[in-house]
Amino acid sequence: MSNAILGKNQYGKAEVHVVRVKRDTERHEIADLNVTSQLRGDFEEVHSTGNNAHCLPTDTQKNTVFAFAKSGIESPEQFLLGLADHFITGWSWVDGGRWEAEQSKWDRILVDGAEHDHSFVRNGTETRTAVVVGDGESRTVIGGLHSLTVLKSTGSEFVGYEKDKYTTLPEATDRILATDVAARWRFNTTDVDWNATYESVKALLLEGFAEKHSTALQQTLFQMGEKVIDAHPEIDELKFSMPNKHHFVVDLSPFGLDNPNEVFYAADRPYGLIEATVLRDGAPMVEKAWDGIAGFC
Ligand SMILES: O=c1[nH]c(=O)c2[nH]c(=O)[nH]c2[nH]1
Repeated sequence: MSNAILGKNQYGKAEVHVVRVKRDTERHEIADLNVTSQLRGDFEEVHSTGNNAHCLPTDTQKNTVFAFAKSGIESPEQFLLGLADHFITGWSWVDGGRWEAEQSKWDRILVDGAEHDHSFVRNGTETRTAVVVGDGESRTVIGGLHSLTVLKSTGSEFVGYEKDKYTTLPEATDRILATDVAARWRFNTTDVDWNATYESVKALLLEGFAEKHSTALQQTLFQMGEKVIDAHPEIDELKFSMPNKHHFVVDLSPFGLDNPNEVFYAADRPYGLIEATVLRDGAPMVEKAWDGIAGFC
């Protein structure tokens, strides 16, 4: 007689990379999504007795992603909400799940200054992300992005910090501040213009980074989140994970040269890692929506 019982579980197909070309006119549109589908519900017997009657194959979940793409992909959030509705309402033993997507952005190639109809280029490294967590009662949507690489060449300092016998870091009144922004934001509604909101949040994050003098990456992170909370009542919470990509001033004095913040050594590791959540004061928390999202505190 075993003492083992089944705990929390979910299953599905990870990283279904679907590219949908909208070609109703000469001017094509591209949606490039990497989708992960995971079902939650009564899968007790699949694990414990080998009865697969309740197991909708991961292969079927993959096929469903492709079949749903035929109807178009207007936004990752909308696409995932459609999958959530399909799986949660389709089988009595499926009572919830988690659907996630990463969207790669394709920009039009310019030919003689004009946007090409069907040739695209990947500019930059930014990736848009979306997660839908659902159950019988509700859906929670988390938008986001990662690998949004930003740098300011001045307007940043780091002084007045705690010093002990191991502290060697000199205070900096003028330094480079650089990071790869990873952020996720939780909506309190599904009544959202997903694409317009994404562009607005991204613009606010960039403005928040650029605008104010930084006394620490922690302060800059908070200001970025604050701008989004104040401008978007439909967003209650943002989580950030941002590496402090250190740029060290190179000592050129052995060569008889001065270096007033002109030549830097861009170190790749170690790096500071600054993570924080910015919340709307008084808004209810939805901790379970964050289950399974790694890399954020
Ligand atoms: O913006 C910063 N925050 C820190 O916590 C920190 N620590 C450090 O060594 N450099 C920096 N910079």
